[in-house]
Amino acid sequence: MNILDTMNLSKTYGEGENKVEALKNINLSIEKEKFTAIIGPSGSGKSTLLHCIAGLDSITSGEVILDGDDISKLSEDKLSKLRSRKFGFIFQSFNLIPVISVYDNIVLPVDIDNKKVDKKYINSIIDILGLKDKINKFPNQLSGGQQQRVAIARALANKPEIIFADEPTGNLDSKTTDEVMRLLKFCVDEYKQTLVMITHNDKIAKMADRIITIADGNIVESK
Ligand SMILES: Nc1ncnc2c1ncn2[C@@H]1O[C@H](COP(=O)(O)OP(=O)(O)OP(=O)(O)O)[C@@H](O)[C@H]1O
Repeated sequence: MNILDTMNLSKTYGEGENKVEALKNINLSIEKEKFTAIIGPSGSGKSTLLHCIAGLDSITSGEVILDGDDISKLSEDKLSKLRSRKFGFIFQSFNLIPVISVYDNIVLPVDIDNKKVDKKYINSIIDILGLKDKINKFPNQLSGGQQQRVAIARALANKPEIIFADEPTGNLDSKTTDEVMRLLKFCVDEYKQTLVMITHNDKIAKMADRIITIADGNIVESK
């Protein structure tokens, strides 16, 4: 079953001489509760695709269908609510807020959404991610791997339907990469979340249920 589909999705940056056709008529289906990896050369359009399907960037033409609705037509207000309720994001740069504790960083999406923190669920994530003794620390007191685990916990805090990850292990050593990937796979297998991840790492791509290859703004392989 698909959770998200694109129909003839195109994205163009700039105009005239500066025009870049970053995505060209992309037709893509993301399967629910599966791990989809997006791979392809640098500049091929991977981040643009992720940003467009996650409602972080506007599209030039086409449709992005989530649960039967075209999210590309939503107002910024509605889109932002949808993002905070249904999506979790993990980026290469962890994007943690330095002046608040690890715990407050983790529950931030729930606070922003004015929802009550499900303490039992949050504590289970914190446990699984091995962050129990770190929750009162500040992000800069943690190693890179630990900070990425905090970013994963934050991405999971709202029980998102889809986790979008843009090279989440790009800055991590191989041991921490394995650990982070084990946890993300756990989210898919145990929490039944959908994971869409950009990676340059072949080993990581091989862990996915499906691999989409992008080249020059087109899907060139899907297997
Ligand atoms: N904000 C922008 N303004 C203009 N052009 C952009 C912008 N963002 C991306 N591009 C261009 O769109 C194309 C696709 O870029 P994108 O970042 O999506 O590729 P990528 O596959 O994610 O690359 P990388 O693996 O290096 O991160 C590139 O030609 C890039 O220069």
